[in-house]
Amino acid sequence: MPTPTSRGSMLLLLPIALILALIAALFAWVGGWIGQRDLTPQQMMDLAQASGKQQPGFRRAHSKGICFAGTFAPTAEAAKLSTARAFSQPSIAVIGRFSASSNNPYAPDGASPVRGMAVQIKTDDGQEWRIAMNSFPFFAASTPQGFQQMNEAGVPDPVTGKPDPNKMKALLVAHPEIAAFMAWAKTAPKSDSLGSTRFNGVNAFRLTDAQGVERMVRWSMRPRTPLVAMTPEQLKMADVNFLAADLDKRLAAGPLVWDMVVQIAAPGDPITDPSKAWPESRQEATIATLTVVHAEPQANGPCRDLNFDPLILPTGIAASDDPVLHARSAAYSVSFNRREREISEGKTAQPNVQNGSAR
Ligand code: HEM
Repeated sequence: MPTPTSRGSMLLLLPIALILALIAALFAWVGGWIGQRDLTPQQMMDLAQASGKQQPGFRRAHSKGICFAGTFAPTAEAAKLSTARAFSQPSIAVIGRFSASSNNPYAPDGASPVRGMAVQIKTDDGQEWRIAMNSFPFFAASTPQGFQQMNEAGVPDPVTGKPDPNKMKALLVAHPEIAAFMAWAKTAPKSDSLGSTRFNGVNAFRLTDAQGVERMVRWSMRPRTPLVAMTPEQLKMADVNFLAADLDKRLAAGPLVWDMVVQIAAPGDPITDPSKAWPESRQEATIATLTVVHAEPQANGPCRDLNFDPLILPTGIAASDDPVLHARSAAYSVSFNRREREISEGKTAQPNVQNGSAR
């Protein structure tokens, strides 16, 4: 049994033990062993750069791209859903960008099932709306942290040269939604043209109409050109830049058109989780047509020095609380600043040397 004197010394030691425990916890936290720290956009972009494929002066994701020009024309349905000027101005000249999702600007077009479309819509009242959509029907992860962990798990192990299977297993336990995305990526049909590709917004936005009624929506660009899927053999044989060549050929024959459709959320639909598609039975409205008439290399094109930040929105369209949407905006800004600095310092292969591939 402790004597009164030993009890006294134990009491004296207690604050010291507490301080030591606090210091140990601080080290564990700094080392990332305990607690969930905020993920910064800089950390996300550092990881993208560490992949070994990144080239100075190019976007940290969707590095390979083609600028385009065309018009955005709203339907009568659009003005019923939102007061945004883009939904009432009869026709708006727009610029945009098609891209491949990799951060390798020289990636072969057949390599990834994920393609992007971005559009900048500037209306006659001086407002602006920037949109960036992808060909996947839902996002890989429900949170930015999950997306970062997925990218970390994909980094090749220096010893084997391949991603560590144990890391991948742990990732799928922590983020089961990623398995659904992987299954989609394996089986998704790869169309033979950007013109026949459907692009989906996946993040939710709030539209406000003239009466102040709010609706949560997700938008997509649905091509009028029918999809023709390529076989794995055709993809293997295809030229590195077959999509750019196909686009030039199609545009020489006439414009390419997409219908912009919004899906309207029903109560209970996951508004803040882009990894969960809404049921196809949800009410939809066709709100605009996008007509693409011209394409040009990004190297000197007007889309190169643009940041298609999905949070640049006009009155009448607002962001949802989806954390992925907000993380995107922050990450695009860091990517934009880094690439513009590299271009200004002359560190980039753009705009003079393109090796014929980084359109
Ligand atoms: C946390 C999740 C995401 C991160 C960290 C991320 C990161 C990035 C970055 C760094 C860029 C390059 C920005 C620039 O330098 O201008 C980019 C481009 C792009 N992203 Fe994301 N992204 C995310 C999610 C998404 C989602 C959900 C979509 C589609 C629905 C998407 C579609 C695009 C498209 C289309 C581009 C190319 C835009 C352009 O042509 O400039 N991204 N992304």
